[in-house]
Amino acid sequence: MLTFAHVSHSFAQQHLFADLNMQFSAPRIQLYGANGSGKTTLLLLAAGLLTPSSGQVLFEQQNVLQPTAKQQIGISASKIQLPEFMSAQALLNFHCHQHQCPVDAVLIDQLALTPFLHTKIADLSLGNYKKLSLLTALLHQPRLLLLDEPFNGLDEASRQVLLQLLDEYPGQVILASHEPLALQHAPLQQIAIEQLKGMAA
Ligand SMILES: Nc1ncnc2c1ncn2[C@@H]1O[C@H](COP(=O)(O)OP(=O)(O)OP(=O)(O)O)[C@@H](O)[C@H]1O
Repeated sequence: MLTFAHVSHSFAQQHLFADLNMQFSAPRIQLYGANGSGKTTLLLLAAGLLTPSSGQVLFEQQNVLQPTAKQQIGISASKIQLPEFMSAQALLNFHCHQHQCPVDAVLIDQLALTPFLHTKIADLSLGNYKKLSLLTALLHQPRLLLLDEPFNGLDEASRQVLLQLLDEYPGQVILASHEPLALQHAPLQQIAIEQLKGMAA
């Protein structure tokens, strides 16, 4: 379970979260809210990629800033850039070597990424870049999967592959998306980011 404990976060003069206390326990959560409301920031805090101005973010009682907690978390967000000098295949090989997981050729094929595996990341199209980013978030099957606008740029066939994957994913999934979503099997809890801000103590 992901827990925000007395989390405040500010950028320069902008106070985004103030003393946020929240337990994210549902297996599938969709965050929604206006542009600039703080969805990406919340996901980056949850992944331990941003340090809160104060308070703690915990996953399974461990501070997400700890490397052992980070190993259990995967994230895809456009703000997290992939190394552009590598090929898609080289990045996937590196990622799976690091996490000791198989490079899932079936999933890569379902996403129609196979013909682009030897393309340099800098030269990938927007949609194929998004697919690669998603693969680096989930191939190692982290217990917590954080996805920022995962459907942006995906064609309809890939969108269906991702929807099914999210439906069946064995861990917890928290995603930020502007579009209405429905999963077939897993109920999706929808949380307005403004509501979270209202829950600040
Ligand atoms: N590194 C940063 N430095 C300064 N301000 C930032 C930084 N990152 C985000 N912000 C600001 O924090 C606010 C929330 O940004 P965030 O990207 O979390 O919003 P969002 O809800 O994901 O927006 P969108 O729907 O447009 O993706 C915005 O006003 C943004 O300009």
